[in-house]
Amino acid sequence: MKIGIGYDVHKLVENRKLIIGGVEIIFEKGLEGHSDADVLIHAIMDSILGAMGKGDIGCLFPDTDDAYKGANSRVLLRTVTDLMTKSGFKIGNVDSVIIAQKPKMMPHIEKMKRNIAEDLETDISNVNIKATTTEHLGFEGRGEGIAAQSVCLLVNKENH
Ligand SMILES: Nc1ccn([C@@H]2O[C@H](COP(=O)(O)O)[C@@H](O)[C@H]2O)c(=O)n1
Ligand SMILES: C[C@@]1(CO)OP(=O)(O)OP(=O)(O)OC[C@H]1O
Repeated sequence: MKIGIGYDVHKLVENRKLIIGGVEIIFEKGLEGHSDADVLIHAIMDSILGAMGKGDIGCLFPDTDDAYKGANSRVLLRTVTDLMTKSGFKIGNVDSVIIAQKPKMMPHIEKMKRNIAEDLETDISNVNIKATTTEHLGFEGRGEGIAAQSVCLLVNKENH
């Protein structure tokens, strides 16, 4: 078994789509980034790479590489899943939290879980996503950005 953590932050700006967990959320601002800036999927990928001892998404998908400009983070997640599978692991479980003052994530959480479970090739019961405000404190509370954290447990594929 291996455990990993991931953390990511993206800035909220005008004229960008807000995509979190592969769901487009209608909101006045979106997250800035080289890819689609899906902060939740980025944190989850980092937790999986961390568990495998394989660095982070900046190493795997450099933001200096035009191949990833505007990239759909779900496609990147599937690449991380392939790497995990080839390394002999499968998901035990993933737990994560989105830290955002606005907008409300709860209406979108089930769809996010479905997307992520599908990309991780695991049952939806192995994926948990939570959301919290920071009671208006800090950059998330001021609406300047959104953060996400993830922990994951990887288990050896032959174990049931
Ligand atoms: N962006 C968010 C933040 C929170 N939620 C949900 O609201 C509940 C209360 O949040 P607090 O920060 O006041 O504890 C929380 O448990 C989430 O279910 C949300 O949907 N979107
Ligand atoms: C995903 C990558 C690559 O497009 O770009 P961003 O969308 O800027 O995201 P970040 O969280 O900074 O992580 C790594 C990057 O290399």
